[in-house]
Amino acid sequence: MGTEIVRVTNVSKKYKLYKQPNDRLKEALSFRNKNYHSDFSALENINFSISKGENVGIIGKNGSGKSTLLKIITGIVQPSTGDVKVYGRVSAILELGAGFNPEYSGIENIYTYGMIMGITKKEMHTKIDEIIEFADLGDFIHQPVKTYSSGMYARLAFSVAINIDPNLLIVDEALSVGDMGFQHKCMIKMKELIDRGVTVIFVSHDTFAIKSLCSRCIYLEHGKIKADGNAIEITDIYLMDTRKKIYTAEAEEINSLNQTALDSLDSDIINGTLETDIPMQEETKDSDINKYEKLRYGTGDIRIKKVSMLNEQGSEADHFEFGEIMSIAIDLHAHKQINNLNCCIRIRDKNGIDVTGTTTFEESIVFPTIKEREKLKVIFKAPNLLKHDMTFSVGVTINDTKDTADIVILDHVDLAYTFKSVYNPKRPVWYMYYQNYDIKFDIFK
Ligand SMILES: Nc1ncnc2c1ncn2[C@@H]1O[C@H](COP(=O)(O)OP(=O)(O)OP(=O)(O)O)[C@@H](O)[C@H]1O
Repeated sequence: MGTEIVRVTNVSKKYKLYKQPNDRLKEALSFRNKNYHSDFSALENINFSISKGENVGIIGKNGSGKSTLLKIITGIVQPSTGDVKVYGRVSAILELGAGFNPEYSGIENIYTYGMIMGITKKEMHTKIDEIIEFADLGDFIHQPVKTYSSGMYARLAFSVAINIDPNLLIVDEALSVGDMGFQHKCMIKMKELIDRGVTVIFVSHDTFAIKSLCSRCIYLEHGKIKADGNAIEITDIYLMDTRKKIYTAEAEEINSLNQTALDSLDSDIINGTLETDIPMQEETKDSDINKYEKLRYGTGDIRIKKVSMLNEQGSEADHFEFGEIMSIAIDLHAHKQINNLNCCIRIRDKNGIDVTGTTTFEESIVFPTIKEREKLKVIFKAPNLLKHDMTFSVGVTINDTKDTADIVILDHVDLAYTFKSVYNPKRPVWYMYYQNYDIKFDIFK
């Protein structure tokens, strides 16, 4: 365990909720200390610590307490109970414009922010050009920030926050408002800071951004920590929960529409716990079976029995050179009739980032109706165009897809198979994915 930079101990936050705006006043003036409010628990007994150099994503659905937690860490909001310790210079990009004086110009706000952070005017002089250049606001830097759009606010806030050499950088969803070019610039800059050893706490709904920036992730649900651990695993659990919720909602809808049809379904399926009584089988490698079950979900109407990768000779393989034909073979076993089968594959890098993938639906492959108890094999065949010396995983989702708005997840497996793209001296691939370019040139004299 490295040097601790944040320690949050038994932190809870209760907000008083008043039904009427004047209830607050009535309560304050009440002689008999009558209560006009109800308590709302935004955070409950939160405990964690973050070590120097750790990069922690915070995820959770709207209202789960993410912003409240960041505000408590930065000292903007006091916890109702518990204690927070933060060591070093903290730079936070919280709600838009928080900390800016709307009447001041961009430049004036930069200096004020620096002062609040305890940075001398002299030190700020050495940083100001870089901050202005990064914000790229043109002449607006001399205008009062009240005239800024939300994107311009974000540019200024981000630029100041990252250029004052923080020990701890806290970013709350701020990137989502900037334009695409600026978002990319910020991600690169944040990676640079991370490489320099800056600790980052990053709140986002964007699981890809969390996976690419953070090694650890804390998942908040209803103001409590639901999970804390490896960023890839935790973001996958979060995605699983959000998808399960969608499915459960669908099941409830079916319930009200067709009780008789529902009676024939397994109760686990209706509850959205989504396990069937058919155990995962024999054929798969032991290590894969464990990974299979961990983040598996779906109605279970069809089960993925096996996922394997085959080389051109038809043998199972887990190493593929550039250009080598690889086949992803998926064995399925239907437990109910499937009207609109859709097989989806995705290939992820070791950071959990989806690199490529496709679906039979998008490829306009139409399956006949799959009958109960039918078995089938679906094969996706393509040359390996992935970066050499990198490992990848294959994930598979089987849906019943009538159209893009009507999708039921039948079985979903992350990490169904892992393989390595190996160096081919005839054609190394230096980028994540090779794209065949049609290159032409003209020489002008
Ligand atoms: N000042 C406040 N007074 C009363 N309730 C509040 C206050 N601030 C936040 N809350 C409530 O606390 C809960 C947590 O809010 P918070 O903004 O921390 O959630 P969040 O996870 O950041 O949500 P989002 O993803 O929408 O930003 C919400 O239900 C919110 O309505």
